[in-house]
Amino acid sequence: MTASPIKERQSVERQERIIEIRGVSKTFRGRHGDVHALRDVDLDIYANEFITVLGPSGCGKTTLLRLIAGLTKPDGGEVTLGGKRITGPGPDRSMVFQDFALMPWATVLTNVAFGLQVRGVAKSERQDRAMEYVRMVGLESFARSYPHELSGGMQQRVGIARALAVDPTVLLLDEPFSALDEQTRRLLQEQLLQMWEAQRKTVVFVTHSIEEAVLLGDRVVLMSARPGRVGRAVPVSLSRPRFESVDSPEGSEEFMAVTRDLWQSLRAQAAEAVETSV
Ligand SMILES: Nc1ncnc2c1ncn2[C@@H]1O[C@H](COP(=O)(O)OP(=O)(O)OP(=O)(O)O)[C@@H](O)[C@H]1O
Repeated sequence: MTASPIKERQSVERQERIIEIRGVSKTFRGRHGDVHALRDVDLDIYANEFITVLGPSGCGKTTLLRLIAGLTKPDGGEVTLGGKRITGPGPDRSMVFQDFALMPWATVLTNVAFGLQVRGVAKSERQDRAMEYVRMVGLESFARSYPHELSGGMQQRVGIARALAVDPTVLLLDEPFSALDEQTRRLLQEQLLQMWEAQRKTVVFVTHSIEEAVLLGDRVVLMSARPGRVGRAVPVSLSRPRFESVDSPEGSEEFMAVTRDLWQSLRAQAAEAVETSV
């Protein structure tokens, strides 16, 4: 049997490392002492892959994402993108936040156009481009609405459109759907995967949910409890596109085997955390 074109393409693309995280450590100095958020983290992320990052609360997932975004600097080690050390934010990366982080005083269109404005794109061009992405996330008729007039799911679609409008190489998402109800979350998971299939950005997606990590990712990166380290990177070989049939991927043996495997690793860590805290 021959491999599907998508799988073949993935195996070729996976050869090209785009982000290299080498020996990264990060400690926050607080009033109540130091918090060792990350220690000696090593991770390679490949061009065009969709990785999900999973781990117990406080293990440094957001910190890892912020290091890639250039919003935080490591104390030790380095993070490179395309071979160049990341020293700050750049147009090649954009981020989607759990709490949407929209400008409340600006319309949907202005919010989506924001990154283009920062990059100096002329008004008419940025409005056209922003509208393209507003349309892509199905919010054309809300282009002139304000964030408070939208549901949480719609606001997060604005957050995703804003991040994609600048055409980043890498899309970073920090628990983007965790504030949403189950059905909205599922629809946005499907939409995000459809957009990813079409655009093939490199995606780093942080989540608390084992199911979400497996449903979306090519690999699930499992982080261990504080100080956070990358424990395992578990490949998910569920075929893509994942939501093309009404049969949900959750029913497949692969899905169940990977979620069981991940839960066993997480459960051991959670038990360890409880033991060390008593
Ligand atoms: N700016 C900061 N100042 C002080 N401590 C911080 C700061 N940012 C993060 N921390 C601490 O570093 C640790 C890792 O935080 P981080 O938010 O990266 O974890 P996380 O895995 O994303 O957590 P969660 O799953 O709960 O969102 C936590 O103990 C957190 O309190």
